[in-house]
Amino acid sequence: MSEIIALLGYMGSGKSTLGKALATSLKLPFRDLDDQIEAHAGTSIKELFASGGEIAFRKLETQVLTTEVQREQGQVLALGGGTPCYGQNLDILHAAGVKTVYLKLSLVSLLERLKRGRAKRPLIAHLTEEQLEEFIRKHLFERQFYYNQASYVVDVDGLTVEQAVERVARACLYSK
Ligand SMILES: Nc1ncnc2c1ncn2[C@@H]1O[C@H](COP(=O)(O)OP(=O)(O)OP(=O)(O)O)[C@@H](O)[C@H]1O
Ligand SMILES: O=C(O)C1=C[C@@H](O)[C@@H](O)[C@H](O)C1
Ligand SMILES: [Mg+2]
Repeated sequence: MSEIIALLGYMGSGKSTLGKALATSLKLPFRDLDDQIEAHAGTSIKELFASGGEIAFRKLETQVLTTEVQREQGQVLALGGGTPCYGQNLDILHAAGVKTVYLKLSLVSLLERLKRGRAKRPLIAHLTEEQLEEFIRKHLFERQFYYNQASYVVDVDGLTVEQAVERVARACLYSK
């Protein structure tokens, strides 16, 4: 099977933004698991959470992920923020030979980005700014256990998109 690079990390860590830029630089197609889920369901993630709750969303996420990792063509795949943290998703990725990259950002940087982008993210949409900090601190701590199991951990804090893409490309192309 050809190579798939999957970007993982907390909400707002730049998976979609850097994923697109990385794909362009490597001349690979780019796909976003969240977009694939929405296309598959024919509705938005916000609606999926509202109608079936998080459990139904996670089932669908695993189903779409399983299809994505079986693609013959190489690609850069941006995962959802929670993808590696549920069920057997990490095993599914690594068993298929996918190179996973954790885009690591500090709490302060994530908070700064997520303050401005809450509405389309159902897990944090209802939180006030104060609650948001408390929520992210705890949630990130819990999720790091999974994120740190990525094939590569790349610190992208304070980097421009171009710098971050270069660092990610170097990590997955030139190391084992
Ligand atoms: N290197 C960067 N420097 C500055 N801003 C960035 C950088 N990368 C991404 N951003 C900005 O951060 C925000 C979040 O990025 P993005 O949507 O790509 O994150 P994500 O990890 O895909 O989030 P989600 O898990 O919610 O899908 C966007 O507004 C984007 O423009
Ligand atoms: O962090 C999460 O659990 C999520 C992040 C988004 O990418 C979406 O997959 C969804 O909003 C859930
Ligand atoms: Mg995204």
